[in-house]
Amino acid sequence: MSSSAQILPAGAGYGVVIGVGFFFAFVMMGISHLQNKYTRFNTKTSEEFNTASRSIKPGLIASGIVSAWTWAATLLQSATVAYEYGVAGPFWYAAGATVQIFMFSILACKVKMNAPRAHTYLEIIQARYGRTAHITFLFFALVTNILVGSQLLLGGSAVVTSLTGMNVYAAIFLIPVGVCAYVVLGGLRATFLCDYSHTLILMIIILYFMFNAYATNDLIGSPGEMYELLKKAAVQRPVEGNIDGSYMTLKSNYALVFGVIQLCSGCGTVFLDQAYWQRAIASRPTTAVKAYILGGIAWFAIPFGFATTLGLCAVALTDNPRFPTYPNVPSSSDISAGLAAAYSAQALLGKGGAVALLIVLFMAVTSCASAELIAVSSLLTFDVYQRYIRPTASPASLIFVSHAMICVFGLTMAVFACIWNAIGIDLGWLFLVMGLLIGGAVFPAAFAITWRGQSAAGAIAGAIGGLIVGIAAWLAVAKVYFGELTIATTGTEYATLAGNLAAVASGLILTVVVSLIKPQNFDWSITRNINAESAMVVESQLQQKQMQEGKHDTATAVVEPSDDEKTTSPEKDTSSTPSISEPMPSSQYPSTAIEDHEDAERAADRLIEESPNSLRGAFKLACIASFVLTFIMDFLVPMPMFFSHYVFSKGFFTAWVVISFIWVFASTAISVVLPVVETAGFLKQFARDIVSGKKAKA
Ligand SMILES: NC(N)=O
Repeated sequence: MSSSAQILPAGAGYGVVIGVGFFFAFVMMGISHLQNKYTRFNTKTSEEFNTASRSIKPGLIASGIVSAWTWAATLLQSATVAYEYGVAGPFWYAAGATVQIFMFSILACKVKMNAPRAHTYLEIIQARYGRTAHITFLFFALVTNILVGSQLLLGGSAVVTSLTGMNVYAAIFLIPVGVCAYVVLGGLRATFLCDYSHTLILMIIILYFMFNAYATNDLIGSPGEMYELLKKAAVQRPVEGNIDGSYMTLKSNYALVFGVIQLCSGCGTVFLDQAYWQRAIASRPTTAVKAYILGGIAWFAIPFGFATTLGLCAVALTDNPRFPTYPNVPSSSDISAGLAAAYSAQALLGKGGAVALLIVLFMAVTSCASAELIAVSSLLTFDVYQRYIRPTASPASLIFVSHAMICVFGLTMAVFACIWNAIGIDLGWLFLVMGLLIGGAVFPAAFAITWRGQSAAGAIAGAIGGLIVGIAAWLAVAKVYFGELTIATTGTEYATLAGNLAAVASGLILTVVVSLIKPQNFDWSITRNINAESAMVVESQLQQKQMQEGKHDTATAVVEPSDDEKTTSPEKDTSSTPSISEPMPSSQYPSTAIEDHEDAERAADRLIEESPNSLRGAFKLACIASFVLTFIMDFLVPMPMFFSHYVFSKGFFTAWVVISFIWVFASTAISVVLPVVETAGFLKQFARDIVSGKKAKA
């Protein structure tokens, strides 16, 4: 690893990694204590720990989606492709990975319609296809989480090490420690709250870099000056595959190839990552779709705004004496390791820039790591421990295992990051290769909740066949084009493009063809029945509590399943029966207006769970919004500019930069302001309860 960017002492690295991590752990300890004491949501129940009682509002879900989807790579790899391909890089990074979030809104809605009480998507696979498919998809789910988790630590530690000289292995192992601590202490709801605060800091720092580069910095200071510097850079270092070698065009062949890889790989890392299913599960049924559409719109601004600033600054300032590698240009291995952003932060702002980058990166790594930790913990708890090891596990042991699995996965992702580091695999390589390893399972997993005709054989054939075909295409193209199989040749654009496309397409073709030979005609009431028994008991506990409070009428009428539901329910999935004895927290005081409102919302949600057709409107909205937005982002905007070979004028470039600012502000409004607005009533009541000492009963 080059040390040309080292500008801070190693102590700064340890300070951020340990100090900030533990600061959030203590904040979380405080929040969880107050939550358990003053609200009806108790982190000591596995339902609350793993699903946040399915009560989170759309702004906070959107913020959680933004933070889960903001990896170290979202900042580092987007800056890398900006450095390599110019403006087309950040555009394709953002456009290629936003549409999966839009598409996931369809799955989120279907989960609410077809499996409203599931904890994990693997419970749906198990209920629908049985054990072989469950184990197959468990494999793909864990591979996805290991790849994403280790890639976070690999990218994050590379930059921490490069800026501070901190030992890379110490960084890899220490980054997850504080995160594990706060996730263990707080569970999913607390993770949302920490994610929120991380997203707030992330947005502030991105805006700081943007205003500095485009408004105040003496080296650039305006879009016009950036334009001139990029023009000069195109003469000195023209971009291969771009029209006229320009950095200011969407006619960039390699950026387009990267965009397609990003599309394929993003499908895998969203659809197969329990973190996104978990956010759908934690949503209220009526708002899940809105949350995913808002989350996608908000997330786009992060790589787009960040890399249009720091990635392009790295190009513009490479020949400036303040650039860390001056008078040399950065090596391709430094760029592939994700150092373009570090170089330009340092050139623009010196030590202040390095510290800001260190913090923004740490926020991105830890907020995504927290989502990965709790997602994997849920899989290992419900889909491994409870399903295969102790089906009659008590609620206390489920919580204990959830906590232990968070630590196990924290260690696992660190070990894998060390392995990649030791064998010379960097962030850029892993980023391009991830998708082809998991792409085969994308459509089979999506069809599990959307297509009643997919058979178990079709799902398994698609997933495993896609893996085999994807790897074969990847290695074959690398060998044919370059004559040898090395880390360098297997990490090239064309080889990874072939692997990613082959994996996703063959997964789709195989699952459709095999399923059509003997379609399943699945009865969704089977998946609707997952965890139904435990949910009924929890509801009856709620009713008892409400009767004690003298407001029996609020929810009673809607929590009982209809007679129809009772008589037609096929095989009951009793996997979660033990959780029926989880204590239902209750208030020892008469309920407040906020609690009455929550009860009414809960009652309305139960009513919707019992009549999935009421979500048809939301489903239509999800389909229309995701297809229209995808068409606009990935075709209508870029393709005319690609095919017309348009090179940005100064005015157009200025407008492009202004749009990136507006989008970052809009994103801040969605992921930072909206969650506060929609929970303002609750927060006021919560503060009043704390001041007046009103508690919830244990
Ligand atoms: N989450 C991504 N692809 O940055």
